Amino acid sequence: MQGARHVVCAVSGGVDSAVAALLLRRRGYQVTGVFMKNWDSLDEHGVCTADKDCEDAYRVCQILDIPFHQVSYVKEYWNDVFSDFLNEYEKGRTPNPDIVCNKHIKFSCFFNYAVDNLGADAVATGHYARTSLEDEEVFQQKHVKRPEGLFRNRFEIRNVVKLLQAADSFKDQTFFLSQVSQDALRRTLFPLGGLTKDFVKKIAAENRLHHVLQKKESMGICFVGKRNFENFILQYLQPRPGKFISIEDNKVLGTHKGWFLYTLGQRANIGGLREPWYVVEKDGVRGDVLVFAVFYKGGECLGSGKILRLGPSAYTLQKGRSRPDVTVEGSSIGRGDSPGQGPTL
Ligand SMILES: Nc1ncnc2c1ncn2[C@@H]1O[C@H](COP(=O)(O)OP(=O)(O)OP(=O)(O)O)[C@@H](O)[C@H]1O
Repeated sequence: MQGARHVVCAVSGGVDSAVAALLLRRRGYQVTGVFMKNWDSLDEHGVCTADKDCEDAYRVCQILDIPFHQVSYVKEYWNDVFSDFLNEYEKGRTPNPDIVCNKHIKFSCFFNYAVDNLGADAVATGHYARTSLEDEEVFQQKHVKRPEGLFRNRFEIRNVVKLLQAADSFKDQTFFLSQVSQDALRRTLFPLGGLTKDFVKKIAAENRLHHVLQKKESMGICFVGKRNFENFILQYLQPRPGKFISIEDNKVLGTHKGWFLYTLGQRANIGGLREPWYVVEKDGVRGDVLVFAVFYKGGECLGSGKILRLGPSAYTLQKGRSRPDVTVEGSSIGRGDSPGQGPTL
């Protein structure tokens, strides 16, 4: 008889991954929990909660009666995610580090550790997302030989795993998973993909997971946490004060601490001004800024890319002037507020 399927679940100390691990156990799988330490709390004046999160993750595993492991990817996170994030910011781009973290840390370092060191048949996370594979199909994938070299083999081309949006559209996290490799995606389970957050909380409450229910939901970029983003980034990059200038009449509307803090299309809060103003150009590095380009076809997330240039702003269009359409380069992503109707800077 075949032994129980071994699923290694990334357990963060939050409610989502706790319930994901619980549901995997209920499906009869052998489950192992792994906590990743990605950010060194000693660097951050005690604000980072990694150690508390690790304790919470350990307690989850105790309650579920599953083995617990802790791994540190602080070095990898610094080199592959944070350094890249700062470099991109210096160039005037505004990448999303959580997308890069999923690609390089969770679905590369953690994935390889789970498969190679812990002998996982599949990995799982508490992300709200789905794939086109049933559990049993995921377990079959372990016999697939990775293609060597640049070219994908016939199996890969014919068996593309689709990344699909979660049933709970408010919680959908496919945006952040848009650069996960096919290799990792085909061996991943997302137990929460079909559930709503409210239902997940209810399951946690019914299963003695109160300690994770009491925690505040993680919002925004993981290493920034609840801190002010501008203050955080200015600890690492030199401020470069400048002016906000209206595109309409070149009037100076206010000042800022660095053009790299703004994303093209983002609403800029200018002290003393009530109307919404949106960033259409940044001086310093011309254009070349990343914002919201993740591609969807219906409920399927196709991937993501850098936006190198924006199309014409509403103001430019009204003036009959035109600029090039959006130019996108495949691979990474940005962050910021979405542009709406209103004056532009
Ligand atoms: N430090 C960590 N260690 C292990 N797994 C993690 C860690 N951080 C995130 N994860 C995994 O990635 C998933 C998504 O994390 P994210 O922080 O984006 O969402 P979340 O909704 O706050 O999840 P959770 O409630 O489980 O913390 C988590 O559910 C978990 O599986």
